[in-house]
Amino acid sequence: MANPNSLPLYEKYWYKHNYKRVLDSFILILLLLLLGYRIISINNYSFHWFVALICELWFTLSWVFTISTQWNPALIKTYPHLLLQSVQELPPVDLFVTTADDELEPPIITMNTVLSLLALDYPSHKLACYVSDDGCSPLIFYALQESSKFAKHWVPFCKKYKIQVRAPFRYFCDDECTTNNEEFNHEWLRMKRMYENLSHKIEVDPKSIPSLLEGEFDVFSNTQRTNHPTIIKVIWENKEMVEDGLPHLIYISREKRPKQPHHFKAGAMNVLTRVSGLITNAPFMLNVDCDMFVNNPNIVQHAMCILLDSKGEKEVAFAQCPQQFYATLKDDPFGNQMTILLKYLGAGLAGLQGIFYGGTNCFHRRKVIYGLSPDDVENEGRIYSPNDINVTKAVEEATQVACYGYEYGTGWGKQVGWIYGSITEDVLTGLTIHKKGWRSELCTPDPVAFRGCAPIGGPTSMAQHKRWATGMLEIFFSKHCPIFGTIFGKLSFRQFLAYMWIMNWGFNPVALVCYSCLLPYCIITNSNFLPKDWGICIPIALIVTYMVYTLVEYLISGMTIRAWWNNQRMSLITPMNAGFCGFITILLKLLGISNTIFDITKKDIPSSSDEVQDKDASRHTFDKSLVFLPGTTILLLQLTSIFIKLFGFQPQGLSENYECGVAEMLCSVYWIMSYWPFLRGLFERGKYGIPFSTIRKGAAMTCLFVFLCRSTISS
Ligand SMILES: O=c1ccn([C@@H]2O[C@H](COP(=O)(O)OP(=O)(O)O[C@H]3O[C@H](CO)[C@@H](O)[C@H](O)[C@H]3O)[C@@H](O)[C@H]2O)c(=O)[nH]1
Ligand SMILES: [Mn+2]
Repeated sequence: MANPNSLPLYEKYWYKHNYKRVLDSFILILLLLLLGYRIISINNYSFHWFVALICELWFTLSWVFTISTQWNPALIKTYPHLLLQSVQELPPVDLFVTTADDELEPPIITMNTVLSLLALDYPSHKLACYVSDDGCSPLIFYALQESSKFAKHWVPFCKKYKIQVRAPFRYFCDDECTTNNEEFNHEWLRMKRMYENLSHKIEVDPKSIPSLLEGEFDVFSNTQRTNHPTIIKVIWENKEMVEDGLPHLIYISREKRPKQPHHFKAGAMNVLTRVSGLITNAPFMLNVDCDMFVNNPNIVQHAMCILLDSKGEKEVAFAQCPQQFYATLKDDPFGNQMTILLKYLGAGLAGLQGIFYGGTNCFHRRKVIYGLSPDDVENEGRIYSPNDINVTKAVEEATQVACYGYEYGTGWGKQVGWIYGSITEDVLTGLTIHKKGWRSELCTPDPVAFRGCAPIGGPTSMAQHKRWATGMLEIFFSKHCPIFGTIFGKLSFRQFLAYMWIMNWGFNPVALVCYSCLLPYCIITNSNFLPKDWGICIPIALIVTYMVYTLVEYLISGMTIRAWWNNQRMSLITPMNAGFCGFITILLKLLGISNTIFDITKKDIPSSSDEVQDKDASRHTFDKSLVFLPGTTILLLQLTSIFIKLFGFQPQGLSENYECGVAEMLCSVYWIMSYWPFLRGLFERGKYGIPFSTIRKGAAMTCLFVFLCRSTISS
């Protein structure tokens, strides 16, 4: 039993950024003034004035979501050294890794994640690692077998020398090891050679694997990625349950049949939950994406401080560690490292009902995943002993629960487990948990808990954002909408606003696209949507304050002006392309024309240095996907409108007061500057160029737009 008088295992400190509150409020006031101005300048009422009003109304609402979310930031401190004084025994934890495609997700990356988990500083008889392979790849299976052999050397080496980074590809980044400890140097070299040998073995042609091997691999014969029975294989069993051995390692590929919905990652997580439930049934589960390796070997202890704390136990459903990245590109050229987002909005969420579930790096309470609400928790005491079970026997039963038909007529995906219906299953699952009244905590130990790879280049990053925007809208337009969660559930009001902030990733792009189109519209038709009198001071003050404010945020976080600018411009590029396409995808889904799918983000094997300086890596790349069409079209529109203005092709305005002025032109120029990568892409070829097919479609839409603008004047 937990000692009720014991010290808290973790503490939460709320802090205030007063300057931030002042600036946040000031920006809100300016936005309200702008709305007020629009409403009183009744003389200007026109179609585009009205569109501007609606967009600005939306931006104001978005700002309310943002400031509410970051108003009360909090910091969590965990005290792992107190853990063993407070609990008699550490609880078992099941570790889940998901992979789905051995081409987009190179097996060596997944293996590094697995190795880092096997080497956690935690009694190994209390850990079990389950790898879900949605690609049914014999290569993954083979790689796991080889990795478990390597792990028998790697894990003791890490524990003996207290290595921090236990993913070998990161640990062996430095080419040399020169310490005074001869024995260590020798061991280091031996490990490095063994690891090189392992990666060499794994980096074979995937197609050659099944023919190379027989015996255990026959289960993979005649299987296709989307058509195969369940395959569960125990790769390593810690039979004697030794404390400093290797945790169990189990491979799972759930049954898949053509035309049967498999619910992507959410489906895989549910199978993992059930299968592990029959084998080790640990009360806690950690899940990571295949590219998220453990960077802090004590992370389980930190998370347990939160989940086993006497207060946390009754209130906290999950402990989420942030997504942080390694081998990041200098100055965040694609604006996807999310450093500032984590620092302010992540901390802000920590101060409310809790951080969102982010799909990876999260410790869940098994009972909560099974549907328990806080009111159902009894004080049952805490005695955790590892499960005494014959793993191999349990696998037979487990095969049944990994079949696609198992979930028919059950609550899985509805009330139990990971919830279906959105391709951002993480936010949806977290939301259903918060709706029951649970809290969650952000776990940010030092060193950073996990690290993964940030998607590189244009198309990959865009595809990821498009999936997120789509997934958020799927949630909003479902019965799980956070609005119902506050009215009928136990979602706190501020938490509801925070969820609206993230759902807005799906809506804001529409307002941005409309607002951006107002510029060329006004220039082409020689009208204005920005104030021409004193009122122009409001948008100017707004822009200047916002720019200075965001710049200061970057500088005080130790980031560069360049990083600020890159993020600034990506905040126009990503939503207007990826986000807008996500919105269109949802329209098509709501109309019953098409359904959404989970496009897997490509993981690149990173270069070895920590900050990649490669110039080409930070250049934007394009592909034929329609995701680049909105941006290309609006860019062509801006260019056309400036051309029309410069060559005096504008029609006569109504009167000078209503003519397009310098403000619209300046904004248009700023917009084009932000879209510099696209502008360059118009003239480049190959992967750095926008494909001709996209340009052609964009040009056709531009002509149509200009034609429509002209016809509004003549009518
Ligand atoms: O059918 C599928 C599709 C994906 N995955 C796995 O899901 C994980 C996340 O996929 P990834 O392509 O890496 O997506 P990201 O955009 O990087 O993921 C973020 O966003 C997802 C929701 O959109 C969350 O599930 C992730 O945890 C979160 O890191 C990977 O391990 C995949 O192998 C499956 O297991 N089955
Ligand atoms: Mn990922």
